[in-house]
Amino acid sequence: MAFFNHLARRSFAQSAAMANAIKNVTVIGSGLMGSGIAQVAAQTGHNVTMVDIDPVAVEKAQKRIGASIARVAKKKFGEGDDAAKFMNESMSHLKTSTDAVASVESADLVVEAIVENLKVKKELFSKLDGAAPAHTIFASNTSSIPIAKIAEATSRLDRFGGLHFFNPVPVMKLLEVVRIPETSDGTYEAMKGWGKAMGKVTVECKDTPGFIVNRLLVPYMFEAVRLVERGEASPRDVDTAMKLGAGHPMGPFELMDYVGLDTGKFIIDGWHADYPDEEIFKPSPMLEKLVADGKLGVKSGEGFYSYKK
Ligand SMILES: CCCCCCCC(=O)CC(=O)SCCNC(=O)CCNC(=O)[C@H](O)C(C)(C)COP(=O)(O)OP(=O)(O)OC[C@H]1O[C@@H](n2cnc3c(N)ncnc32)[C@H](O)[C@@H]1OP(=O)(O)O
Ligand SMILES: NC(=O)C1=CN([C@@H]2O[C@H](COP(=O)(O)OP(=O)(O)OC[C@H]3O[C@@H](n4cnc5c(N)ncnc54)[C@H](O)[C@@H]3O)[C@@H](O)[C@H]2O)C=CC1
Repeated sequence: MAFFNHLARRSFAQSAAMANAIKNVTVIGSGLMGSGIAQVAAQTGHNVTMVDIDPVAVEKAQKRIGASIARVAKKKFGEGDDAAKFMNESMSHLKTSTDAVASVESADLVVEAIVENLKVKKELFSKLDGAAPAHTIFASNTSSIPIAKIAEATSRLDRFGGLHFFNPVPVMKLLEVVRIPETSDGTYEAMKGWGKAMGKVTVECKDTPGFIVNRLLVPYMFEAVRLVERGEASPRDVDTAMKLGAGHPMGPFELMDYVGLDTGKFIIDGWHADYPDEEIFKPSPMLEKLVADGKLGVKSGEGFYSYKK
């Protein structure tokens, strides 16, 4: 038994040491998730550069982070000096940029949280592979795309993995840590250790569609839409039913609006293309129409529900 305790201690020490080596974090994508990941990394003392292709998105992200850090500070310290110190300290760790290549020059870890599109993700990682130091770990926050398919755009498969956070990142405790066959043990330990340094509870999962949560959640959400498409209930009643009947904090329609209907569409389109005979991966005409009409949920002011003030 002592031998196994020794191994466990060694592995924990190894992951802690590897995670300690992760100080400089570059987050590419400053949308719903990238801004949340950058915020938590800054709050936990990492030097963070948050990058976006769109300068307006960077500005919006800074506002979102400011508001969110204020909620976290209030929750941790109430009002007063300690809250202000926490906010200032966190923000002092955060830089922004629109130059992805320059932003990875001294990165220990790059976390990608850009649009859920394999081609765009591969183009980005291929570009960064030549610019980042040899030791830099690359990770994707993808909801649904196989990590192996993204990683093949680079020459650092042993330093590549998945770090799947949950929305809103400052609140949701879970982090799914995914390895591909080539991910080295050191990289995997470093990613898990960093997740813990970020205050998250990590779970391990194979590189399968949707990892754990989304493999269960996305089919559930699309079944909810199909139930409404069949005229069996309204979105509001489905949400009420799942909150009061299953104890969910949000019903499926509220949650789809919260996470973004465009992301939902990207996910189901990808899975339908890969698994055309899988009934539960079939796209939804109702969701297609909403996205085509630019109704993406909270982030566009309207989705299944309207959020216009
Ligand atoms: C079609 C398929 C699409 C699939 C897309 C893929 C998605 C993925 O890949 C993976 C995912 O993320 S799946 C989504 C996972 N997230 C959830 O399920 C969220 C469910 N909702 C909740 O937990 C609460 O409604 C929630 C926490 C959001 C809000 O809580 P409440 O309803 O109680 O409202 P509040 O009172 O405002 O908040 C409760 C406490 O949390 C703090 N808080 C909330 N939002 C925050 C934020 N953004 N930043 C910082 N703090 C925040 C808030 O401070 C409050 O704390 P107290 O002040 O102590 O009450
Ligand atoms: N929305 C959610 O609840 C969750 C989403 N995810 C995943 O996280 C990723 C991002 O999702 P969201 O934050 O919701 O999307 P979003 O649409 O809010 O943000 C995406 C950001 O990426 C930027 N971007 C696009 N192409 C870029 C490029 N080539 N270089 C730099 N920036 C670029 C866009 O300007 C935008 O600001 C996706 O892969 C998604 O599947 C993971 C967990 C939860």
